[in-house]
Amino acid sequence: MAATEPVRVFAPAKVNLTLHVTGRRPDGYHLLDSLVVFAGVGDEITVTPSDELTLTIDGPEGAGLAGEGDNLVLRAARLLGPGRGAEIRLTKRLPVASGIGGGSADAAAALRALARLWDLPLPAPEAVLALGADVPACLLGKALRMGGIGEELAPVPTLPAMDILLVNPRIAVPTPEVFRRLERRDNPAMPAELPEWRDAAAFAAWLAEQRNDLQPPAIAVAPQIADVLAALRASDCLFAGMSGSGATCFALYPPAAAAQVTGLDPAWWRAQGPVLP
Ligand SMILES: C[C@](O)(CO)[C@H](O)COP(=O)(O)OP(=O)(O)OC[C@H]1O[C@@H](n2ccc(N)nc2=O)[C@H](O)[C@@H]1O
Ligand SMILES: Nc1ncnc2c1ncn2[C@@H]1O[C@H](COP(=O)(O)OP(=O)(O)OP(=O)(O)O)[C@@H](O)[C@H]1O
Repeated sequence: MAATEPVRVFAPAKVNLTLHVTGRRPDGYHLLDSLVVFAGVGDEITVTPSDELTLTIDGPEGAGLAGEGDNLVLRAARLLGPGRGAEIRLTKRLPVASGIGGGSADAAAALRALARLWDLPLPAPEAVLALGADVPACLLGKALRMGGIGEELAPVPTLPAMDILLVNPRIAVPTPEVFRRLERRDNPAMPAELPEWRDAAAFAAWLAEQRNDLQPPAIAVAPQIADVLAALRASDCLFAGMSGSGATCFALYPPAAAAQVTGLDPAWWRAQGPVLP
C-alpha cells in the first residue's frame, strides 16, 4: 500500500577500500574490481506525498549543489515513476564530487524512499546504472565486491567490526579527469577468492597488499590528498587509503575508538562512524 506519511531513508557514504582498474570498454568506461563498504555517515532523503515532483536541498553541504541543473535525485524519481509526484527533501552532509558516492547514495536512497511511498518494486541493478556507476552498489547498501563498470555486485566474507574516519581536503575532484590521467588501464584484479579475515589486524594487513589505482592520478589533480593520507597514516589507524576518485581519504580503527589524529587542517571536512555491516 502506498505510504501517506513521510518516508525517511539514510544515504550512507560509499567507500572504496580497494579500487583496481582492470580494463577499459570500447565506450570509454573502465572495468573495476573494488571492495566497497558503507559508513554510518551520510545524507538523508525524506519524501512526502504530493501531486508535483519537487526537490528542496538543505544541510551543511547543500550549498555545494547550488546552481546544479538536474539533480540525480530527480532523475532517479523520474526513472522509478515517470509522471508521478512527491515532495523530496535532501539533507546534504557529504561533500559533493568527493569520491564517496554522494550523488549515487542520494539517488539510491530516493529510489528506496519513493518505492515505499508509491508502492512500487525497486528497479534491477542494470536499470539504475545509467544514473551513475555507483548507484547499483548504493541500492544494495552493504559490503560488496563491485565488478564490471559498477553493475556486478558480489557478496564478500564478513568484515571485522571497525570504525571509519573520512577526511576531505575540500577540493572537488572530477571523476572523469582522474580516469583520463590513469597511466595503465590493465592493472591486476584482486585475488579471485577473498580470504576470511580473522580480525581487523588481518584485514588491514590484507588491504595493505591491495591498491587504489586512481590514487596516483587523483594526487596529480589534487596534491593535498597526499597531505591527508600522511596525517591519517601518522595516527594509530589500522589502515588509511583514498576512496573512489578522491579526494576523500579514510582511516580504519577498532570499533568505538575515538580517532586521535593530529595534523588535520581544521578547514578540512571530517566525519566518523561505524563501517556498516
Ligand atoms: C570511481 C568510482 O567512484 C568507484 O566506485 C565510481 O565508479 C564512479 O561512479 P560515479 O561517480 O557514479 O560515476 P558516473 O557518474 O557513472 O561516471 C562519471 C565518469 O567517470 C568515468 N567512469 C566511471 C565509472 C567507470 N566504471 N568507468 C569510468 O570511466 C567516466 O568518465 C564517467 O563519465
Ligand atoms: N544529489 C547529488 N549529490 C551530489 N552530487 C550530485 C547530486 N546530483 C547531481 N550531482 C552531480 O554529480 C557530480 C558527482 O558528485 P558525487 O558527490 O556523486 O561524486 P563522487 O563523490 O565523486 O562520487 P563517486 O564516488 O561515485 O565518483 C557532482 O559534481 C554534481 O554535479
